[in-house]
Amino acid sequence: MKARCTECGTRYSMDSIRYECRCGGLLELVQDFRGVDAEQLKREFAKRLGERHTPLASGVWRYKELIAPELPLEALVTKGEGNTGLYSPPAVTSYAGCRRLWLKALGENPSGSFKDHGMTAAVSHGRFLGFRRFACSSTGNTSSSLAMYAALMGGEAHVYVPEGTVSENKVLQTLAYGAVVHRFAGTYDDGIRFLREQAGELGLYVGNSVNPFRIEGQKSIIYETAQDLSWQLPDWIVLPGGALSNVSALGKGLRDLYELGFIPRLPRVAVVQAEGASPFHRMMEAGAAELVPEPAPSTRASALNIGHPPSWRKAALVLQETKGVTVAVTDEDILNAKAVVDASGVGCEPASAAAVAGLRRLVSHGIIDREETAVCLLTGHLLKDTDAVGAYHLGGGPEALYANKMNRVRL
Ligand SMILES: Cc1ncc(COP(=O)(O)O)c(C=O)c1O
Ligand SMILES: N[C@@H](CCOP(=O)(O)O)C(=O)O
Repeated sequence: MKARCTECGTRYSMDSIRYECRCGGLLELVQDFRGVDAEQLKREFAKRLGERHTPLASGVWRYKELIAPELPLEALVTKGEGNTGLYSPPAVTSYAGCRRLWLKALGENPSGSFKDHGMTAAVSHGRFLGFRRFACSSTGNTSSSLAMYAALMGGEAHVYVPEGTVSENKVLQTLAYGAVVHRFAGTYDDGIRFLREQAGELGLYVGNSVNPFRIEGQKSIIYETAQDLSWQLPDWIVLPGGALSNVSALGKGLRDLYELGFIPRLPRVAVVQAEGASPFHRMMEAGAAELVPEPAPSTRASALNIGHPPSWRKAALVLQETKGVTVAVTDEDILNAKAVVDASGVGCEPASAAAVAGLRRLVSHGIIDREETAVCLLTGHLLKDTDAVGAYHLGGGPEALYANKMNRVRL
């Protein structure tokens, strides 16, 4: 397996794990699709949809040839991730305001978030290299996912979680899977800096999205969405942005699908940030060449509480290639959109609802036309943050659509 620096182009053989180039740029894996018979692969992907209890039945490993062709099947640490629903509830479509909307419910993954798509790839690769100790910095979902896969292979997880700002549900889930949770004063960004400096010395395999194998696994989100839609993607893909791993993976996956001829054109991509943690949106809006980190990010969508997204350069390239846009939404917008998504029966955590809030704003500002179509990536499950649900429905939340609907009755 080979990797290339996304900034200076230096190539590395990936016989051992490496997260960044000597120049400091992030790496991406180089896939060689020469000799791939795309039509034959498409038939194979369709066939695997009907399989059960084999690694290739996973919504990630179904696409193994495009993700990690060299990894032996026995190395895979998988829990049948992916294979999540794609829904079109009319109430959310009319709230967002575009002609047709699909919600990709990534919260249906085994640990409850989209992270499983990338983490199965990272932990499998770590195991293949002989690692037993895994680590991450996390706002809660990466840690739950890493802890789950590390436990599944009989390894250890060491997770670094900011004190006080992460959903307690996620911390408990991570602990329950047997991880050692290191809490610290600071943000996700401080944890990433610590691991960049110390992971090698401590013999830890890092499962964060600075790891190019994480990104390769996460590409399967767009492969699966495209296959769900018979390889006809809508005009827009709208997703929340924090560390910007998901938009980077989305862009790489779209390039693959286009290069292989699976899709005839690239959809446009919209990245939605929470106003209190929106350094990438501010950079794009200003047309600046460099990202200015936000030293004290703050949003109720705690998964997005990131001030220095490691993948911002990869993300900027994806927006350039897809004629994409960014937008920032308030916490109130996010919680209102979440109430609509929850009441539609699909449900999601606050960070995911940012995608729907962002789509609504982009439609109302005429940036997305009402006649256009979109997929919103709903990245995490409703039960990932029950404090947010309680605050909204039982008082203390913003005044809005479905608030305080609970009755107390005497039977
Ligand atoms: C539920 C959820 N949604 C969205 C995001 C943002 O994704 P990314 O960090 O890949 O931009 C995260 C994590 O950052 C998350 O946990
Ligand atoms: N929301 C994420 C933060 C970003 O993590 P990374 O895995 O992309 O490095 C989390 O759940 O920790």
